[in-house]
Amino acid sequence: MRLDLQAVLPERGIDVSLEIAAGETVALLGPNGAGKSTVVSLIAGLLQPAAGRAKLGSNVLFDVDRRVWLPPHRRGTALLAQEALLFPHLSAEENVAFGPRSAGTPRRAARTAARYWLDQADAGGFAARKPAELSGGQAQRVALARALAAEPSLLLLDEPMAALDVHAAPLLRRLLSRVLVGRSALIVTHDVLDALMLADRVLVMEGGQIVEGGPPAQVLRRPRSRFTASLAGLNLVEGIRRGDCFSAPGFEIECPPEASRDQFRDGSQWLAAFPPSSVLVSVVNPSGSAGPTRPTGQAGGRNVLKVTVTDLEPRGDRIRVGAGELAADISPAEAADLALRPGQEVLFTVDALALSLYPA
Ligand SMILES: Nc1ncnc2c1ncn2[C@@H]1O[C@H](COP(=O)(O)OP(=O)(O)OP(=O)(O)O)[C@@H](O)[C@H]1O
Repeated sequence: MRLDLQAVLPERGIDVSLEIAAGETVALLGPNGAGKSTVVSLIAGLLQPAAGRAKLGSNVLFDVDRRVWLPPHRRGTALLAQEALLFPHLSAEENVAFGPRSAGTPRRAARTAARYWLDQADAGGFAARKPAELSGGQAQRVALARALAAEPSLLLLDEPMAALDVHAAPLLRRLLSRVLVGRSALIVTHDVLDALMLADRVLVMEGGQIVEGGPPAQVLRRPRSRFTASLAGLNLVEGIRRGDCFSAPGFEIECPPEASRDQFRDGSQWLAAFPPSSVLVSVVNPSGSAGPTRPTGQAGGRNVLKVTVTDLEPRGDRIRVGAGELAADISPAEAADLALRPGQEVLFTVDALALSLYPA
């Protein structure tokens, strides 16, 4: 069902407004402390806002002005958190049947429902086991079955994969990609893969507010915040667009041809995003000219930025050269040729063809 939420909670710095369409899965991303879990708690009824209102379908979850407040069990939401939090003395099946039983479903029907949802969550095989006899991934599948058995109008998932190991997490992600189809759901995650695999739309939260949103591919291709750019693995530079030229402090770029199709006003704020792999690194010679390690190839214009190396770290088979908020990925051989070290001044040359330029 459709969710409309507007909530203010000053003690946590939250002032948020969001909606989820019926059948839509939305991923909520953001740095630590941005307020993602607080939003989940406000929807689930675990926290009360100071102001605002929320509606799920025709059900008013809260309306501070009208003093309406629905307790968690009457909201039509179900929450899957990091930890499965199953009742330790009940079997997997009894854990899943607990919700329907509490809602007044007769014992036999609740058991049938539990079996059905355990099967849906690929957990039918361990219906009789107690939580202590389940692995983390198995317990989380039982917890998912328990959440689904409540037949929620909105499923809330707060970092459901975070506590799982590298083998269990992809299994649960694959299961969720099947289960979430056509369901209204909000998933809090730090993993860009969750946004790509599970979400119809992404919302990015920073400092208690939604700062950007849209289809996952669009948000990741054209990030608007440094947080989203780092998730997408892109450098992000903010600057000014004038004619066919984009300029940022210490940096001038000739716009790629497709950028001229965009609407712009001279002097308007634009963003440039480019992958670290598209950056050539060269040392500054004593004369001030650069000695590139590779031919600059098709790079148009000057597109050269003078930066100071802040750190070097291995990234797969490349070396990530960090320069403040920018990064370049080069081969170990190139890094050795350049004898790079932190504190050194180098030139980053950006391939204009790898550049994505868009209005801020
Ligand atoms: N139990 C609490 N009591 C008081 N303040 C809290 C509590 N939990 C979180 N906060 C504060 O509320 C703000 C939002 O925190 P929240 O946990 O919602 O962020 P988050 O985006 O979910 O972060 P993370 O990614 O680290 O889980 C932060 O400033 C945090 O310090």
